[in-house]
Amino acid sequence: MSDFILEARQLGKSFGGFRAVNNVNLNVERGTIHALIGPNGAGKTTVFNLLTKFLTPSSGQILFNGEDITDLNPVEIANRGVVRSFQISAVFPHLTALENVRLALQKRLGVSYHFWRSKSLLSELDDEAIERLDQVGLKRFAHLRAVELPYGRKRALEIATTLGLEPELMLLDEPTQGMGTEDVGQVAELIRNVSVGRTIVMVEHNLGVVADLADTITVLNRGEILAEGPYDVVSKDPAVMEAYMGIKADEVEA
Ligand SMILES: Nc1ncnc2c1ncn2[C@@H]1O[C@H](COP(=O)(O)OP(=O)(O)OP(=O)(O)O)[C@@H](O)[C@H]1O
Repeated sequence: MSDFILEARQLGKSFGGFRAVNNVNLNVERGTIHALIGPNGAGKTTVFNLLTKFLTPSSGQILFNGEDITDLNPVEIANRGVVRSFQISAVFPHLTALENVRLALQKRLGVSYHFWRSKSLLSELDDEAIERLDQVGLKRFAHLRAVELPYGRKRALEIATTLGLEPELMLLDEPTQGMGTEDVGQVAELIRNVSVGRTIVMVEHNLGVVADLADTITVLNRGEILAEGPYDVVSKDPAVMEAYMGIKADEVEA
């Protein structure tokens, strides 16, 4: 039996008369890193927003662990273990790294408005927060304010706050966007580390990162799936080359 943690069936989204996503069928295998790629305007962000329930599908169905989550909202799916990083986990610039992660943990435990109540609960949360920071290589920055962290480290902090929610499935929207080479390497390594024991779906433009990290790649073009498989397979697919570089299939063969 296959073990798909996330499935999209005949997913579609129209904006007015424009069909931005059409009949997308996705099967995300548990424990893998699954990347969504495609040229500009291919529909990646729209599919991502559908999967994370930031947009309502015009048609189709989304299943998480075999259960229909099509009608749930982002908070409801987060409670089930589907967490979108970067948007849902706002980082507060003037709080320290530790305070940011502690706040995320308080949200998970539903104690955000009672945090002054118990000193022992606070120190328990601190221990867990430090552990999360350690997981993303930020332990030594624990007492630095978020605003003082370099860009790549801020992303790491965002991931640490997401980890506080204990996601089974983590969705990352262009995790290396706008980064220099050094930060890209750091964040890629971080994603690999946090992928242990969970599933990751990410939209990513940097094909080097995708080649390095993704077990499966779905290539979208004009709102539809063009190709799917491991990097070695999709990168040699003539239709993918044509969509990315404008090279025609017969030219590729030639
Ligand atoms: N809210 C909207 N209203 C109208 N059209 C939209 C809307 N959102 C997206 N689109 C259109 O849907 C298509 C797919 O857009 P989408 O942002 O999903 O592509 P993408 O693959 O993420 O592109 P990029 O790599 O440039 O971010 C585009 O033609 C876009 O103009």
